Amino acid sequence: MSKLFVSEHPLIQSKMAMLRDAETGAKEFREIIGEVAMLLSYEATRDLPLKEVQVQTPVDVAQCRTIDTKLAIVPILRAGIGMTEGLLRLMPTAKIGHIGLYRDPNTLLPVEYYCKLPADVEERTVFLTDPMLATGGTAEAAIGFLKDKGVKKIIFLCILAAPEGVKKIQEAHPDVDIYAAAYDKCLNDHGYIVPGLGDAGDRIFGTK
Ligand SMILES: O=P(O)(O)OC[C@H]1O[C@H](OP(=O)(O)OP(=O)(O)O)[C@H](O)[C@@H]1O
Ligand SMILES: O=c1cc[nH]c(=O)[nH]1
Ligand SMILES: [Mg+2]
Repeated sequence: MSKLFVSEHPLIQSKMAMLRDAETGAKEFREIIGEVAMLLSYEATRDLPLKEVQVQTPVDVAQCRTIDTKLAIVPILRAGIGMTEGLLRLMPTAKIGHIGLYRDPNTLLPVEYYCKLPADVEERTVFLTDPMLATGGTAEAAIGFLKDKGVKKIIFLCILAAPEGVKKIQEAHPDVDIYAAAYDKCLNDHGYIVPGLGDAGDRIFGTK
């Protein structure tokens, strides 16, 4: 079964308090989403494969290790874009793909509208980002697209995870680990995470 990692880090906890606050405006919200994503990507990259390399220092030859896989960051549009910059800070050579999915507000089912991925995506370890894992329908579909393109290693990063979404991913994609900044208690009747932080996309882009 896939792993669910929920951060206990004090920096992330403090930033989550600001993100959840309904008074936090779009500029600050966007900045904090990026910071939390960067901190979470530090945890999510912990198990990346390494290879031995020799480096000539000014003094001697040092035996070092570097990451032994090509990387890609794939945000789920729109809200996942808010996390991209944070991941890029730590993985500046990663290629970036985009998957466009929105959740129909009535059926709560994902609707696809865009997909553009690096040509060699199947050779890459893919960090799939979306701030909200609610029912899990969106993430489940996005992971399915990536697997259809031949991607073998996918790591899902979100800011908030709900039990329903985690269960769906663990059942549908047991090979995909989930990294979350917080794990909330449930969904409300509109499929919003409770206590949550509201509509992540609208808060990042200031559309409401
Ligand atoms: O787990 P689920 O129940 O599928 O819900 C989560 C999805 O809903 C939100 O996107 P939204 O549809 O609001 O699109 P947006 O990113 O364009 O705001 C969120 O960013 C996820 O993509
Ligand atoms: O709480 C939620 C659930 C889905 N999408 C959001 O943006 N927020
Ligand atoms: Mg939204």
